[in-house]
Order: sequence, then C-alpha cells, then structure tokens
Amino acid sequence: RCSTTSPSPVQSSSERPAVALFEDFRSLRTKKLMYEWSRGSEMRGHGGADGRPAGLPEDERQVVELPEEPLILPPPDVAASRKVSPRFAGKLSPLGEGSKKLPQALIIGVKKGGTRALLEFLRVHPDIRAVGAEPHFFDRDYGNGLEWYRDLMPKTLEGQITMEKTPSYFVTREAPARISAMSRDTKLIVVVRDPVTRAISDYTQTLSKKPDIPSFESLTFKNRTTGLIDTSWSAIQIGIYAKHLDNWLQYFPMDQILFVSGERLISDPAGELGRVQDFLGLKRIITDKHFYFNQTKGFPCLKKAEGSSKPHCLGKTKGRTHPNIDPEVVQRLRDFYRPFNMKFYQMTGQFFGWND
Ligand SMILES: Nc1ncnc2c1ncn2[C@@H]1O[C@H](COP(=O)(O)OS(=O)(=O)O)[C@@H](OP(=O)(O)O)[C@H]1O
Repeated sequence: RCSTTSPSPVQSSSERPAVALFEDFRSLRTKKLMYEWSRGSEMRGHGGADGRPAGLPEDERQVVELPEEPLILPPPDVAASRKVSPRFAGKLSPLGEGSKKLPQALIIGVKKGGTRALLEFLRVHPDIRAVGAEPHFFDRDYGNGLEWYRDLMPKTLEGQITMEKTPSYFVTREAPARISAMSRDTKLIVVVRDPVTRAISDYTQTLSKKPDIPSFESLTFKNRTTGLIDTSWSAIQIGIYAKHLDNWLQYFPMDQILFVSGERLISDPAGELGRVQDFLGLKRIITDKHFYFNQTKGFPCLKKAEGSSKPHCLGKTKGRTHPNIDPEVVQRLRDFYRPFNMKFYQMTGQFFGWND
C-alpha cells in the first residue's frame, strides 16, 4: 500500500498505554534525573562546539552514520537466485524471475546494535530478499525518489519480503513520516543494545578510522569537573532510545515495531530470529540448527550463509575489541541512561536488563 500523500500521524503517543506507564514512571523519584526534550525538537547537531574538546572531527558533532565496510558475500541477486522459496520450487526458473518491490520491512536501527548480524541471519530465510549495502534512502537520498529506491531492491517472487537495513533511520527526524508516506504498513525492526556498550562500540568504530580523535572519556563530558554529559555527541545521543522512539510513535503504532535485543542476538540468535520471523508473518525456518558458536570469533556464526554451503561469520569490523574506558565514566554513563532506559522499557513493554 503505497501513497504519495503526506502521512498523518497515528494516534498521539499521549493517548497510548505505554505513555500512561511513563506517566507513572514520571512520578518516581528518578524523575529528577530525566533529561527533558520537547516533541519536535531538532535531534541533530546540538550546537557542536560548546565545551567540547578541541580536535573533534566535524562529523562527530552530529548524528552521523559512518558507512560500514561491505560484507563479502555473493551479490544478492545471484545468491538468492540459487535458492527459491520451497513454495515456488519447480514453478519458476531461477534467474531473472520476479520484480523489484519497495521494502515491506526495514531494520531501522540502532547503529552498532547488531543490525548486520540480524540482516545476514534473516537472509537465510527463503522468503526474505534483502539489499546487502545500506541504502540510506530515508535519511540521505530521499530526494532521489521512490523509483530510484525501488531500483536498488533485489527482485522478489510473490510472497517474498523485500528488506533493507540502514541503522541511522532510527535517529533521523524525518524518517518516520517518509517511511509512512511510502507505506503505513511497513514493518519496522529495531535492534537495541545497552546504550553504554553501544556508545563505546560507536567510538571504537570512529577510532579505527580516525586514530587521532580525543579519548572517549573527554568526549563524554561537556565539563568533566561538573560531570555534565555531552548529549550533542552522537555516540551518546543515539542511545537515548526513548526519545527517538517517541518520534516514531507519532507515525507508527507500537505493534508495527519489533525490538530485538542485541545482547540476545548474540547469546540466543535462534530465539531472537524466531521472534522476528513471527513478526514478519513467516514460517520459523531459521532455527538453532543454522548457527554455531565460533570460539575464535567469539560470536555465533552461520553454518551456511545465504547462497553458499560454507560457514560464515561476520567480518572483522563486527565484534571488535573495545578500548578500556575509565570505570567511573562508565558508571556516570550508566546513571545518565538509567531513566531513559526505564522509560524505554515501559514504552516497549520489554525489559532489556541494561542497568544492573
Ligand atoms: N554474530 C555476530 N557476529 C559479530 N558481531 C555481532 C554478532 N551479533 C551481534 N554482533 C554485534 O554487532 C555489532 C555491530 O552492530 P551493527 O552491525 O549494527 O553495526 S553498524 O551500525 O552496522 O556499523 C558488533 O559490535 P562490536 O562488538 O562493538 O564490534 C557486535 O557486537
């Protein structure tokens, strides 16, 4: 169901039960710790340089997505053409069948949450076809139009779901309205991870590309003496999940958004994939038997990647060693995120166990 008209926001989040829970939450003593934001406030680029350590690259002052390294896998069309959904087996020739469709489901975030792992695992499913690279259509290239976007998609057969992942969508103010304008029925998946570990992972990625950036500790604070956290730093801001989610709830009902635990995606990939397949209305084809734990990598890997008979782990940019961060700074960040995490648990009705 595509529309070209402007989407109207769905029921205001102030009418939602989740927010009623939040109201209860507001009465808690932790209320004082809440970082206030106003609906409609700009999420990007909170001013930039004020109080920030010198030498910070410009792109780190905003919510920016650093392009990730492409995964070395067969091109999606070739790979998928070897595998046709059992439903279509015998009915269709393998090459060139189907047509390009706009995605019916998107992995919208979060950056460093485990989005690549989720997409690679989902691609094993014969009823899912996905773009390998991040299209960044709804944040960077929206001006190119929906036909341009559709053309990036792999061909699908009837009954197959087209997907893509671009983790920066979750923190892009305009993304919910734009996605809703494409189709109000789009299913949204968000992989969330402990915001403190996520921030360190984000920093680790930047550090690997720009070894001269200031320390994580100095970037964390506006003023180290007062302990004021710099929420304009994208590594910090992205982890305020409740704030970003509030923006999505202006356009999509909660039951159209699935939250995947980044931690459980590592400890129990088949369990999380079961939930995702249910959400997408697909048969539970991806199960325990598709995974093995690779001791060297320290992560679950696929016994067989899509379009291949060989075991497959994610690339070396996934599962990097993080630098040691001053435990006091980590604790300060845990304290900072606690009320936001609580609000997020209440909004989603899910407990992610991030605060000890
Ligand atoms: N199976 C498996 N293999 C390797 N890595 C895994 C896996 N499952 C989840 N993860 C975690 O995914 C983290 C990277 O997240 P993303 O893919 O969302 O990053 S990105 O935003 O696309 O750059 C990555 O973060 P770092 O550990 O900080 O590198 C991993 O912890």
